[in-house]
Amino acid sequence: MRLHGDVSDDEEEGAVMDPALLSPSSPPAGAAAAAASRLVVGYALTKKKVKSFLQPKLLLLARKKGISFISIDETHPLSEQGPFDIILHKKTSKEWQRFLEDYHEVHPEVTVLDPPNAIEHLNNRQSMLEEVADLNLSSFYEEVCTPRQLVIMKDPSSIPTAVAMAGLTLPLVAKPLVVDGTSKSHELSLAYDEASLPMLDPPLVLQEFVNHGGILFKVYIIGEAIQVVRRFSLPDVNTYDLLNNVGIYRLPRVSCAAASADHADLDPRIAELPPRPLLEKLGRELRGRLGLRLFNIDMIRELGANDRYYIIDINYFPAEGKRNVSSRHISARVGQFNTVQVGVSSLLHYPRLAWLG
Ligand SMILES: O=P(O)(O)O[C@H]1[C@H](O)[C@@H](OP(=O)(O)O)[C@H](OP(=O)(O)O)[C@@H](OP(=O)(O)O)[C@H]1O
Ligand SMILES: Nc1ncnc2c1ncn2[C@@H]1O[C@H](COP(=O)(O)OP(=O)(O)O)[C@@H](O)[C@H]1O
Ligand SMILES: [Mg+2]
Repeated sequence: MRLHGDVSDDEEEGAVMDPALLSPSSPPAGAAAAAASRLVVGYALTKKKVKSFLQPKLLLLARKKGISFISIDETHPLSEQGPFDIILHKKTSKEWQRFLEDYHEVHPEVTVLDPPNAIEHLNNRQSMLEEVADLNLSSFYEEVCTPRQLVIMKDPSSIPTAVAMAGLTLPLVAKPLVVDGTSKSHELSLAYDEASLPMLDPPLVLQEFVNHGGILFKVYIIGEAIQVVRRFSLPDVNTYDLLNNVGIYRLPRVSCAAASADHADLDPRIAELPPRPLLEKLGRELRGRLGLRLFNIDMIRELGANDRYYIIDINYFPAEGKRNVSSRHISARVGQFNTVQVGVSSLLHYPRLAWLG
């Protein structure tokens, strides 16, 4: 299910790009742009991502800083394009991964944001959360963990036994094991009772549902920078719900960009952001462990346990698409608008070496 604000690859709405701001990939024009720039960023992104990320505001700022963005033509050898200082990409195909890795072997001086094998780690909901289990946050009062979960590869009839053996408590959130950018990989459901579990469709992850007051924190890690926003999430499940619901419920796509809760009138105990020092440590640790510089963490705080946080999802290089808000609204909320874009903009202010890390 897609809610208002989600845009698929082939939809044509969105910010209108000033073509003069984008450098084409054809060699003479690309080379001219490169010659005039201090930093050349080649990008390989889906149409949807180009619209949500490479917005005129970012391109203008980049141009002022002497940074040009060049679209990569994936049908031509990379070494015949550029030269690039940075390659920014979010493509999941194996061909692209190989293409990029082969190029990087010959051109190790080019910064690849981020390495394909590190990104791949996030394409599976089991491996995605593995690093969280090993985090060293012992100096903090707060605890950061992941919900208990179980992977089911096949044979749905075995699920009730597997759940009982693992000691998981219902209700369970069922999530497709692989996250590959398709809307299908975001089709989640909630299973209330054991008898319905064989109706699920493996391969999937079954995760214990954690009550969290209906608010989720999206923590954006952009190199050294961290931003956090509030999003509406699933409501809590109480004993009455548990006793009176049976079956598998398909969940809507919650917590997307259109579900911002930053200005909602919330109970302050629910709204309170995770402590900054905790987020900074978390960002540093995960950046190192995952080998990534552009990602976000979906985090919830257990209701009634104010010091226990659960990381439920990690996404590579997200960008909040906020195409449907007015420019007045955007400038009034620049802190919240497109956090990754703002983050990358702030990276553009860093000296070149900070980018290249
Ligand atoms: O899964 P959740 O936690 O909702 O986060 C999503 C995913 O990371 C999406 O990536 P994917 O679709 O690859 O799974 C991403 O889309 P893109 O990176 O393709 O833009 C969304 O960015 P926005 O669509 O910009 O909100 C981001 O909000
Ligand atoms: N274990 C959980 N407990 C409570 N709510 C959850 C849990 N897992 C996911 N959710 C809710 O479902 C939403 C989507 O789950 P998530 O794992 O982030 O998948 P997606 O890849 O589709 O973003 C979250 O934003 C949150 O609202
Ligand atoms: Mg998520």
